[in-house]
Amino acid sequence: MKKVTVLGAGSWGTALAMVLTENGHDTLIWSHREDQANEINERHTNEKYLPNIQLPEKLTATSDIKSAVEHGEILVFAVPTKAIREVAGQVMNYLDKKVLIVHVSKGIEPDTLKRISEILEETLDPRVVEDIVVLSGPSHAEEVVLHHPTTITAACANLRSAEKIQDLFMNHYFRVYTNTDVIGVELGGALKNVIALAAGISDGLNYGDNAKAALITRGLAEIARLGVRMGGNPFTFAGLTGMGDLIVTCTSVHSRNWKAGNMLGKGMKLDEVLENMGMVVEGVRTTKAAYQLAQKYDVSMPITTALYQVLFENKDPKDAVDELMHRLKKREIDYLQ
Ligand SMILES: NC(=O)C1=CN([C@@H]2O[C@H](COP(=O)(O)OP(=O)(O)OC[C@H]3O[C@@H](n4cnc5c(N)ncnc54)[C@H](OP(=O)(O)O)[C@@H]3O)[C@@H](O)[C@H]2O)C=CC1
Ligand SMILES: O=C(CO)COP(=O)(O)O
Repeated sequence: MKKVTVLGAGSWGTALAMVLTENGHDTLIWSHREDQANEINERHTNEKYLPNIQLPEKLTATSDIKSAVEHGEILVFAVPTKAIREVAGQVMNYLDKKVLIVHVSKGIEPDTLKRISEILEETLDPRVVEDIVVLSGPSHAEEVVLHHPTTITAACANLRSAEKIQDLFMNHYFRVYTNTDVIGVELGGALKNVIALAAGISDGLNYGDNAKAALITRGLAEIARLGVRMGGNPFTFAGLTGMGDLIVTCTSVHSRNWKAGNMLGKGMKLDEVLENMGMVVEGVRTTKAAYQLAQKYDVSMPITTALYQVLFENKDPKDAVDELMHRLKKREIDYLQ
């Protein structure tokens, strides 16, 4: 039995805290909102993020960051990418023992172009960090809390640390693989959200299944092209955190990125869409970061570029698709040559 703290009580943090509690670990979840911590402690629910789900009574919550940090020998960061730096800074104020860090967020910071583990490395003192492990893969919270079979990957350059996290989370409905390719795993998890937004737009325009298959396949080509240039292992992009997560996010009714794209395709404006969602849509900020990375590494990312123009330059989605279809003739397998 381990003492684990989950930082962030949105849909994913709460679902993972449930998995950990069910696995017999002494789990504390931290919410930055006191009313939400009270709801979890008193009613054993988190209605905003996981409606109609009864949480285990043994799962406790706090809104006090100091007690949260003191509790855990393992700290799981489960806040959106834009909050990682701030929450890591708060954690650092109280961290006086060595802990194993896990993060489950899928994004890249615009402008700094840092991956989550890089932000954590920058913010947390290495003297109190045993290792940083990323947990990522095709895993919608809504299905995990129903115990539907789910597979996911724990990645760390130090395989032993990835294996510790594999042991921590693994159970009969939650199967965890290991990988040592942190760059590939983090990039796959972040960049699939960009393509899922595009797939949602395509569905919103009623372009059908051929178009969506094209976006998934050519989306993976451009994710892998950038990812390999940045040091990821090409095989990682064909695995759970690449192809696997791309499929689930482009096709699942649960995906917030797909849903947001769908509303954009139906003609809603970005501000309106984000207001409607009430949950994080990581792909919007990641599109900006991916567009900047494509320029920095001089990698062709036509779908990402088209989406960037739709989101940030007011391009009509139909015109963006039209331009994608009128690009110069290409070979299919350019990125492997
Ligand atoms: N949902 C899923 O199925 C999966 C999500 N992920 C990833 O997990 C990460 C978290 O996503 P998810 O749980 O779904 O997001 P949600 O939108 O469901 O919840 C986000 C949570 O983070 C809290 N939060 C926001 N800003 C801060 C802050 N500055 N300090 C403290 N807490 C903050 C929110 O609080 P408030 O309510 O006050 O806004 C909310 O509790 C994302 O990167 C996502 O891509 C990965 C796999 C699956
Ligand atoms: O990463 C996820 C599933 O693996 C969740 O995707 P969304 O953020 O689009 O809901």
